Amino acid sequence: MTDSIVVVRDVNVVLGGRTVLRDFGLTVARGDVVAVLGLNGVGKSTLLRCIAGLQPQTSGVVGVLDRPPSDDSGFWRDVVLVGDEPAWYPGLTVLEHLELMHAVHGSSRFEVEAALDLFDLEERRDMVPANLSTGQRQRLSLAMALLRPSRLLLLDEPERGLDSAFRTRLAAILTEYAAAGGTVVMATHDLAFARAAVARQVTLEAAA
Ligand SMILES: Nc1ncnc2c1ncn2[C@@H]1O[C@H](COP(=O)(O)OP(=O)(O)OP(=O)(O)O)[C@@H](O)[C@H]1O
Repeated sequence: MTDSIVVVRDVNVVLGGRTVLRDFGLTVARGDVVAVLGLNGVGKSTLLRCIAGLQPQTSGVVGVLDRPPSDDSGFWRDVVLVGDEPAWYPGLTVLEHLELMHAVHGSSRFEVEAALDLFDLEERRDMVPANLSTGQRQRLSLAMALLRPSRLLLLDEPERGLDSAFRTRLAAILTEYAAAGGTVVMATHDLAFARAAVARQVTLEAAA
């Protein structure tokens, strides 16, 4: 058992004949917030998908919580990924989405009403996701993710669609999550947001 939550060692990923990640390494300790920065197409989402076990590496080692990433329910109880494909239930309201998370995943850091408040969704509680704005939908995705008990949050551009005030609030939420023993690895294009989240910065360079 180590204190490392994520270990990526000598990882290469080749997609469509092109090397996206080359000999890449990263170690993330419990309580870290790591911001992965870099130009479009440099491989940030690919790295997150490798850590989540959704993108097999061509070579090298990925370890998460002392085991290889896997698709079993135990892995996904500890790890939450917020990417660009949120799974909505079209007939459920904002409140019902949060209640569902709470009912399925049990004890979480905060209650549903607190999540509505924290993510500024009280006035939208009876609306369905289709009627929310882009930023409101992103806040709902993040609220659902944070409502789940987890040890590792993988966030792909969590700032997407959020106004600057809410980016600042999200940075504080992530800092608190880490202070409580959680670990965050996120891809982002917003350096100010990364700094506000007190994130360690890792800049990906083009592999080719
Ligand atoms: N299935 C695939 N086949 C070939 N190339 C792929 C495939 N999937 C991704 N790529 C390429 O891999 C590279 C890395 O993509 P990735 O989405 O990881 O970049 P990113 O750093 O997250 O970019 P952005 O900042 O635009 O979100 C891109 O150049 C992309 O075109």
